[in-house]
Amino acid sequence: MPLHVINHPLVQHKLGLMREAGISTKSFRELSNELGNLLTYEATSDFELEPHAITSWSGDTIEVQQIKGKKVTVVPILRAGIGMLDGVLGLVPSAKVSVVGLYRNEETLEPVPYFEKFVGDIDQRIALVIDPMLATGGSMIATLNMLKQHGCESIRVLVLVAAPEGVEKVLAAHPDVHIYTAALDSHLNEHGYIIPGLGDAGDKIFGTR
Ligand SMILES: O=P(O)(O)OC[C@H]1O[C@H](OP(=O)(O)OP(=O)(O)O)[C@H](O)[C@@H]1O
Ligand SMILES: O=c1cc[nH]c(=O)[nH]1
Ligand SMILES: [Mg+2]
Repeated sequence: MPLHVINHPLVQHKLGLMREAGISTKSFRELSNELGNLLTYEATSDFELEPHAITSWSGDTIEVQQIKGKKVTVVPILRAGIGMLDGVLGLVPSAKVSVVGLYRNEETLEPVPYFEKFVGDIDQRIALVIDPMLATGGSMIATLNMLKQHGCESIRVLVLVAAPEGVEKVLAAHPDVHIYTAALDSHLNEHGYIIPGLGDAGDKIFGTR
């Protein structure tokens, strides 16, 4: 099943803190990055290893394990995805960053694209798409379509909170993509917000609420 709900106690504890009404911008931002880091740990747990010979501290030649195969590009969806970026890069510091700018029209809930800048060799890389919220799934599907149009074939999605409606739509459109989330919440309200959710994650990360 390409949906992975990460029930690790640290993940659940941190997400619980984020749900508190009146959380400060500073705390929300810190926790977004910490969860981005922990979700990256989970989403990379099947990366392949290969042996490398090195000279150890004692002068012996020893075999160590190093990650094999494709390199990573992290793909934050503006704006809110930026709030997870430092945490994700903390575990994959050599990754290149590809940026997608989308906002959700508040009336129609349709994604409106306004920016894209992909790394040149994106067809050779594993993409880790990051956004705190997967609500109707429109923004994520639009991003996955853009990535595939640029030849990217190996894609994983990291979100803090997902709605069942959005997960179903994303997996119907892109069944090859694995979604890693800290929570699969109850439902969307009449304005397309996730319940219980986090509220407007972009506003909370940037302090614009
Ligand atoms: O699944 P969907 O229904 O498409 O909604 C989710 C999108 O909405 C939010 O972004 P928003 O449009 O608020 O932009 P922002 O990050 O600039 O605040 C969120 O960060 C996702 O990108
Ligand atoms: O609940 C939601 C839905 C979309 N965007 C958000 O920031 N929060
Ligand atoms: Mg927003």
